[in-house]
Amino acid sequence: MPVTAFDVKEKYRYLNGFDSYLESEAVHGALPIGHNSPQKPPLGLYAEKLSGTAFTAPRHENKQSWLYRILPSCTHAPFAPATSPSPSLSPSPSPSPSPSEQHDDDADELHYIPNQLRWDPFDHAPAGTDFVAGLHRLAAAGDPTLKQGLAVFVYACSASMAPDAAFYSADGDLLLVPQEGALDVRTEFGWLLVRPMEICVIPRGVRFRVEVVGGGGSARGYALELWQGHFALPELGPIGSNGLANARDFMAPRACFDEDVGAGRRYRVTAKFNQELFVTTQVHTPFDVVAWHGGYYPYKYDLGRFNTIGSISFDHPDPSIFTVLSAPSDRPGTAVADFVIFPPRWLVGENTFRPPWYHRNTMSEFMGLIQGGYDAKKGGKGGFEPGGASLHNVMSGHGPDADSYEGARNAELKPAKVGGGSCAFMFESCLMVGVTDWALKRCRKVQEDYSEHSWGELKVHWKGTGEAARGHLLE
Ligand SMILES: O=C(O)Cc1cc(O)ccc1O
Ligand SMILES: [Fe+2]
Repeated sequence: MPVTAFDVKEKYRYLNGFDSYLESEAVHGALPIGHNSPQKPPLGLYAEKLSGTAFTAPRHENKQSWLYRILPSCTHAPFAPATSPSPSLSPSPSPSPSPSEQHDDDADELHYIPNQLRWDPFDHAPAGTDFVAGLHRLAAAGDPTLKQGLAVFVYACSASMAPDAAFYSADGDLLLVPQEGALDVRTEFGWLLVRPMEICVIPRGVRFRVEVVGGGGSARGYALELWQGHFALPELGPIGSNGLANARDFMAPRACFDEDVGAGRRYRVTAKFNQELFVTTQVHTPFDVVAWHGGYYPYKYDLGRFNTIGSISFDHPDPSIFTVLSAPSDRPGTAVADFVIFPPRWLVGENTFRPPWYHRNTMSEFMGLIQGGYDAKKGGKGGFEPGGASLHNVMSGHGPDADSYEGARNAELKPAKVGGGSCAFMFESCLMVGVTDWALKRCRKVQEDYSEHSWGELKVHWKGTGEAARGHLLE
């Protein structure tokens, strides 16, 4: 077993800040001083740069990190498609495909349909399913080879990735939204413990391994893979200098390394590359980074720290007010992906229909529910349930279901706290998303009667233009 040169008490102490320039060393003196690439880096380490933007990207967008590690990441056998039983040039210690290599939905054709879609909670994973095997693509837009677009996944896993396994995505940054079960994410930069009501972002290229902790050894959640750019905090405009997600509440791991080199090709690294999985093996642990510095690193955020802001007079504001992270497109104010949450909050709007209004949006809206209920939709069996999802694609009309509408229309408008213990979220994108076969059929979770069930019973309140209505207009 690898030796972990790390004080366990230190494991969950994080560095704080969003889009900061950070540094961390697990061994004093491992970071070169005033140099990135000295002739002989300290302690016999190799220096390796990891780029998250072009070298020449403007300073305010530039994201790079320097890793000081025992061996650089190029020291591995050639990659082979993950379905191949023995991807390495030399014999693999586990010739049968690992659970991480049994994907089938990444290559699924995408279906573009204007219907509103909702899914019952997705199944928990069968025994022995690790994070990579348990990742299912639901929807996507764009093309990772052009670094444009995004993909939406759900995951369900019942087992930690093997101690000798690691995964990375060359396709994009992964935003993970756990819904059940905590994930202990071992990254090259250190550890991140990510529980339900927390999120994390693992940038493109960063190797990681997911351990399932708590939740009875089972975990379920949602993921967004951002093929273009990186997440930023939204502009605050007139809100001012604080509010929504505050930069200091983002947490980055501290350097922590394993030491294991030369005992045969025992480490398996799975790469997601153009939506296919490839595997290689190597003699050394990929988690051998003793120190790092830079602006390109994984991070986590506790959604409970979100400073929710809303109307204190009248009318329901646009949900942009709830944006945690935003990945901009080239058009100002237009996101490839916004990550938006609907946390518990006070509603005080006067003479206001307080739940979301009916609308058609040029953006696509994928929603999930981490816990509790959502104020515009009934919960319970056949409703919008934790672990389920909905998709309202570009210009697909939606809004509160009939019961929620009537309830809100007739509600006494005293201050009310909505969503106690609840949290829904939305991945909102300027792109029209296609839906996979797995999402439409194989997962068997689509609620066939979603639209009818939600809006079929909406009453006509129109008073008409007859005597009664004229009377009403004159009232
Ligand atoms: O469709 C939804 O439920 C999400 C949503 C919430 C809201 O408050 C306003 C607009 C919107 O799309
Ligand atoms: Fe919406």
